[in-house]
Amino acid sequence: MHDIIREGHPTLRARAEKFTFPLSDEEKQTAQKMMEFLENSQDLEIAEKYNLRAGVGLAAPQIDVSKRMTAVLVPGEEEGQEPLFKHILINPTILSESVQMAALAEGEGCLSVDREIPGYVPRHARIKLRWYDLDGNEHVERLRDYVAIVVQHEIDHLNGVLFFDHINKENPFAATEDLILL
Ligand SMILES: CNC(=O)c1cccc(C)c1Nc1nc(N2CCN(c3ccccc3Cl)CC2)nc(N2CSC[C@H]2C(=O)NC)n1
Ligand code: NI
Repeated sequence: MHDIIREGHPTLRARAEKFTFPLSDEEKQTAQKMMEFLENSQDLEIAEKYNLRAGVGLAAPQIDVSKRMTAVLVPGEEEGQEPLFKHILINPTILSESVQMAALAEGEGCLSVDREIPGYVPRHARIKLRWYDLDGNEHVERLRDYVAIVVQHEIDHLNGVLFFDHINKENPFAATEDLILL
């Protein structure tokens, strides 16, 4: 697994290239390694052993692969439950988005940003997402709340956008009364 690149590396600010199908075996392998990384990062023993920071999303540009692919693994609420969302998203596109905005009440973290940047990151509370899986099958799903926030954070990475770009410079915790805090 390639190392995760950090803030300051130009690839994090580049627009990633679309994939063409069929994907090469190497491209499929990279995708599977990204998902494996998320699984390991969420396993407290493995994460501690390999000093991994936990994440629920990882985009290919974060391992210096400037291609439009992200792995998302949002675990279920309770231990042993099925994940809320576990997909490798190839060429993801947001088809529509709610006017209603939402933000994580505790702010956002990113595996490529080694510092805490406080503040609300306003995102669309609901999105209609289209993506392709490793075999080129098209998927369309409506997402909301935490899963929608994570997917928007990861798609930002494909466009060279980092979470703190969205934080209000004057007042990081500025919130319109209709901003849903999650
Ligand atoms: C500055 N305050 C904060 O970071 C912050 C602070 C408090 C709460 C939240 C909720 C915050 N915010 C935040 N917490 C997360 N995790 C919570 C812990 N979890 C996790 C940890 C251990 C095992 C398994 C798991 Cl699952 C991993 C994921 N993840 C993201 N993001 C932003 S969208 C992409 C996603 C990401 O994967 N980042 C690396 N934000
Ligand atoms: Ni990130």
